[in-house]
Amino acid sequence: MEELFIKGCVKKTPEYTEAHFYNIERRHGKMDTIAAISTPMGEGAIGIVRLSGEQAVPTADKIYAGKRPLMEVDSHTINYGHIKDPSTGETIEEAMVSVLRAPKTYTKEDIIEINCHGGLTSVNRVLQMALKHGARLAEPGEFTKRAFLNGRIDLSQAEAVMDLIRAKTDRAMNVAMNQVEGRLSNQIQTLRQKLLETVAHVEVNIDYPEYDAEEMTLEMIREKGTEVAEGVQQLLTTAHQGKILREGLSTVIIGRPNVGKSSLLNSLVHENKAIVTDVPGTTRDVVEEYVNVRGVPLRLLDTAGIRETEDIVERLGVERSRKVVKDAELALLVLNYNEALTPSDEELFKLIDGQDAIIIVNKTDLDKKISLDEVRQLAGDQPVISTSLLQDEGVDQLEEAIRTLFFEGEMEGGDMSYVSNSRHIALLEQAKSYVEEALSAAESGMPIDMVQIDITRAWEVLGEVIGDSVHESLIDQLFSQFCLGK
Ligand SMILES: Nc1nc2c(c(=O)[nH]1)N(C=O)[C@@H](CNc1ccc(C(=O)N[C@@H](CCC(=O)O)C(=O)O)cc1)CN2
Ligand SMILES: Nc1nc2c(ncn2[C@@H]2O[C@H](COP(=O)(O)OP(=O)(O)OP(=O)(O)O)[C@@H](O)[C@H]2O)c(=O)[nH]1
Ligand SMILES: [Mg+2]
Repeated sequence: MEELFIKGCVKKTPEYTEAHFYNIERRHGKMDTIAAISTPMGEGAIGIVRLSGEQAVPTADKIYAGKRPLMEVDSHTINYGHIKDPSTGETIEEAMVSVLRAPKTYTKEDIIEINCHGGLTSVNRVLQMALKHGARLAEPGEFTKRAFLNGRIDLSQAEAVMDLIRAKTDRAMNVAMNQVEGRLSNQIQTLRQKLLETVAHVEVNIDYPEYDAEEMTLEMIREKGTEVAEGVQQLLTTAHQGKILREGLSTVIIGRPNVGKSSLLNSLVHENKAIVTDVPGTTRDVVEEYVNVRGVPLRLLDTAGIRETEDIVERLGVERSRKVVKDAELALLVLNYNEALTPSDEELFKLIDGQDAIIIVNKTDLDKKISLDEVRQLAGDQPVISTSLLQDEGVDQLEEAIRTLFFEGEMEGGDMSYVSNSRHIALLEQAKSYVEEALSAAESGMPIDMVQIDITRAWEVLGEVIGDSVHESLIDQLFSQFCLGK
């Protein structure tokens, strides 16, 4: 595999970004023309086959017949015509064809979008025709990869394009949209610029040791370093929520057998996903569902009821549940209103101690046998909600409790500049510790060039967020997770 390790030169001015993209482009040589179906695989009103690359227009012209050849039409126009098989002259589709000429396009290359009748056979036939006449089938995410390699967007923006497609709530979508538009990129650039200024200052100090700027340099490192550390920290504080918005809050439903755990999952999903019976121990395996509760995306796990048991199969389920509870970010503990608390219930309270949890007292339609005082005492700060899932009561209050827990103290529709991606979070953590090391090294009177190493590392690590210095294999891996045709 071709080695592509784009390294930044710290002495360069902010124009370095352009230089790097240019570098990547050169290494890749001229890019060929790619084609893919860019709409979902299935029946629809319209299906789009997209081409990108130098030969996009001539390739399309080979299979297109309209009033004028596409070579002659204005850029950013859509043109009615027919797609034909040039070897037989047979018409295979009626289409509208968009011609979008570089550089003002998604990929910064010439783009052709063939809008076909949205049937699987139709779009496939058009794609095959394009492949037969000069285009290569695109890899997943290759259009967006080109947008990145050609310098229209940086890596964090490209990653956000993917988040945009996958967003399961409005809020997650807003976060992704902000990132596509470069909000995170700008913040990262600002932080890097500060580090660059510091490095430049240190350089001067090293190059002219007789010019005693030692004290000034230290002062600058303290000032800029602190600013950067704070900036990175600010981004990281949004990371927890951002990550949840992007990946979902892992939520586990626990409780003794037969209390109504699977019923709860079904209520929140508004569908019968999990099997509900009056036989204790119905749920044997962990059931996973994705649900949007008032803007909070939950990855909901239903578990086997937890109790001491002789049944080997059931015990395996119980063991797994215990582990799942440890890994979860939110626990929903279900109790039975119609039964007194048991030692197993108390065990469960211990299991969720110190964790985000909501206690649900279910089956309020039956006679009260539980002591709510006892429940509240065991629950401590954790909210307690009463429900009758059978009669669909209390679900609203539960949903509200989940929403409050998640969005507490946060302004609705406020600053959407969340960091949501694990890769970005890890890099920001690294950058933070490098800056902190630089700061403490500067304080403890380490030689200035040692301090400079840490600052340079922080600068590089931040650069990886936006793809300014990343290994090609990482780029390949990131884009391969995209949809075909994106
Ligand atoms: N038909 C169609 N619809 C689509 C897309 C597409 O590729 N084709 N998109 C694909 O995801 C999204 C739109 N995203 C796009 C982002 C940038 C540019 C673009 O041409 N940017 C140029 C010029 C901008 C301008 O004219 O101001 C640029 O940034 O230089 C196009 C689409 C959603 N809808
Ligand atoms: N009366 C009454 N019955 C309920 C209520 N919620 C659930 N049930 C019933 O309780 C029984 C057990 O419900 P499930 O949801 O299967 O309970 P579970 O906790 O998942 O049980 P296991 O998977 O066996 O651990 C079923 O017969 C439900 O119909 C309720 O609010 N009131
Ligand atoms: Mg169950």
